[in-house]
Amino acid sequence: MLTPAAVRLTVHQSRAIYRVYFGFHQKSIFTSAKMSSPAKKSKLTDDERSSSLTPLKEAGWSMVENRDAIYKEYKFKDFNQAFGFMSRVALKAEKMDHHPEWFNVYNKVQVTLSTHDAGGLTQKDVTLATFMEQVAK
Ligand SMILES: C[C@H](O)[C@H](O)[C@H]1CNC2=NC(N)=NC(=O)C2=N1
Repeated sequence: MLTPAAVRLTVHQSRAIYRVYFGFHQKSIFTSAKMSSPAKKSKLTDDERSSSLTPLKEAGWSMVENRDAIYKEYKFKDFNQAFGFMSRVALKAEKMDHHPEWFNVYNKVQVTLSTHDAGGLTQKDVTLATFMEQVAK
């Protein structure tokens, strides 16, 4: 039989375990944004540009004039589809701590991607653009 002290200890322990578990759970939901490796902050090399940007260009992305950035205009059936796309991308952008420059009117979303901290295109832009392509499918 548990003594009152043992009961108190058990309750205390289970609360502590709950707190630890819940804390862990929260972290795993809101994937840490500020854990990017330094490599992701460096601009894409010429080799990376030919391998990573080529498929994106085939999917409708283009280089922005006079700026190291990529651009695409997405067109959806209606505002609901466009805003659904933006919502899903916004969650990803928060997780990545990497945010698009974008403009929406009704069913149209114009997107520009560049890494401000690096002053140009990095792997993060490729990752976000590739995610957008999957979401817009
Ligand atoms: C402080 C914060 O981590 C930075 O400002 C992040 C936020 N989102 C960002 N988004 C983009 N596109 N480029 C960045 O350099 C960038 N930096």
